[in-house]
Amino acid sequence: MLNTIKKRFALSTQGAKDFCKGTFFTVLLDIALMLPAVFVFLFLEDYLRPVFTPSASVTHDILYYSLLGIFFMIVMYIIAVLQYRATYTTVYDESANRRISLAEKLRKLPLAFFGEKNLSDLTATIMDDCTDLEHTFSHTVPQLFASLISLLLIAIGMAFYNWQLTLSLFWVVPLAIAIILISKNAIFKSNKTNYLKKRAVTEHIQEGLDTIQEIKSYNQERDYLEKLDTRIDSYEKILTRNELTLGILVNGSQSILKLGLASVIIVGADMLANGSIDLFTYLIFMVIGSRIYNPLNEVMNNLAALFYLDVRINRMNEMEALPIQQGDTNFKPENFNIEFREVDFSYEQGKPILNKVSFTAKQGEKTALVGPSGSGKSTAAKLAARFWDIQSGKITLGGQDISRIDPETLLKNYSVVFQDVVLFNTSIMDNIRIGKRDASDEEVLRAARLAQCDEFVCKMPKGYQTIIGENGETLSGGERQRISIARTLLKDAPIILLDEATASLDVENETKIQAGISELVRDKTVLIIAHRMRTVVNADNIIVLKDGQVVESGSAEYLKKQKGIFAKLLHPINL
Ligand SMILES: Nc1ncnc2c1ncn2[C@@H]1O[C@H](COP(=O)(O)OP(=O)(O)OP(=O)(O)O)[C@@H](O)[C@H]1O
Repeated sequence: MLNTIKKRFALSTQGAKDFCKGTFFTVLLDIALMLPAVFVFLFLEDYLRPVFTPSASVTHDILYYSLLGIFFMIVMYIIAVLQYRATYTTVYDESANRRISLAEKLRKLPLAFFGEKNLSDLTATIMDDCTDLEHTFSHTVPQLFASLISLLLIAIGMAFYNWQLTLSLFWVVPLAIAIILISKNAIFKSNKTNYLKKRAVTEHIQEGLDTIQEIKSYNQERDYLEKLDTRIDSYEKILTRNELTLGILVNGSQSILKLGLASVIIVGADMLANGSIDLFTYLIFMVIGSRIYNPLNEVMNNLAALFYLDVRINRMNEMEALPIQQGDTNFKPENFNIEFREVDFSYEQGKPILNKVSFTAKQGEKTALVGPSGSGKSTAAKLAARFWDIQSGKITLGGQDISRIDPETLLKNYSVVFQDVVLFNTSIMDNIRIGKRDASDEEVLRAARLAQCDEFVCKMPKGYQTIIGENGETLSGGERQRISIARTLLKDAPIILLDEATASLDVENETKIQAGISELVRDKTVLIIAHRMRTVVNADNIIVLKDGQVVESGSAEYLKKQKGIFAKLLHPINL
């Protein structure tokens, strides 16, 4: 039972237990909410029956009923508090855990996943879907179960009192539920379309915000807004159709429920006429009949959320089922040589990017990857850090296959600087400290000095405490790159990947930084990618890639003599 609930609603074991507990208390609360009706029934039974039946007499005085009323109120209050705790608090806990688990999942996914998915889509799953599930689980689902269970219990209780009238009151319930269930598939499909259309609108808005600079500089505003209009129109159409379908169904079911009261009136009148019930019983059933469907009507009003549940749960399950990168966390290599052996790799099936690539980047040496644009240099560097998994061949670090090493453990050994620097909206000091969380201020400042940050930071009013805006928007490309290099120097990992790390720097600063880097890279494995040949000519080993294949390799002197691609790239214009 617990497992079924777990699977059906994508809950954790604790979540499934809490859900059962919450539903139990909601049932209890639904029953407790009947206490006022029970009170009225008992009171009228005692005080009105003597009016209809002269032989009967009043058994309890007003004080008794006042105390009973207070007792019922206390019971209702206690159950309401317990229900609130069992449902809302635990649902919010489950929701927080679900978000953490999804975020954890994302952290372990290979980078390839993020290339294929839209980021706003992922954020929406973690935030919006979780919020909606939270609401559905705290309100609609327990209420639905509670309404059905409490209705059943009340029906059984009433059947003992008078089964014919009970039957005429409740025959409509299965019919109303059947109508909803029969149309469930159609509603599910249209909900899914609705959901996808909504996502399309969100994604388009997000894309517009991300690329606002390009849209403005290429006068694309009109085109962008027209596309947005089309998407919103299409979403609106589906939304209206959805609401209409749901409205018709819900109102149809609610109207059928009203037939229950009508049949009690008719059947009751007939029974009253032939003397099988008294007027009091007839009146009581009419009072109950006018109130009994309220909880069920409430659930039907929230039916949209209930039908959305499957769409959202399916998306969560899809995300949870994605294969993650795993591996051994106990990784202690003998050395830090990186070796590519016959590596094949493609981002998309049928479009090979690397083809039987083999080379070794030795510890204590600087290995440069050069070649024309698009030849696969950055891809090879990222594969060396297991940002993606390769399709065939082998990449080893210190002789161990990196596909068997836990990505997080592996990355502890790497310092990476990419051309696209990512900075956080915090101080320069904190941005550099990301390289080593527990670094002292002295260590951070030393790394910053080696990366030539002092020069521009000293001109800022708050120096290293200056907040640099979202992704360092207040800094130039070169300044951003220097912060990123300082971060890498601070991390001081045994392997350093530099992908166009100094491309945004002027020659003077690049020379100074190279001196700083040289000091730190002794005994390390350095893999460097640069278009400027002056950055790579001092490398111990140069690997020339073309169309995803290694076409030349060796020292700069050796390759110059070969007069091949490297010699051409080395043309004075590049120096
Ligand atoms: N995430 C990705 N998804 C799909 N294709 C990609 C991805 N990243 C790169 N590519 C493609 O892989 C090929 C190699 O790209 P890569 O960035 O490795 O080349 P590169 O030699 O570093 O180029 P450059 O010198 O211009 O930086 C290119 O054709 C590129 O379009």
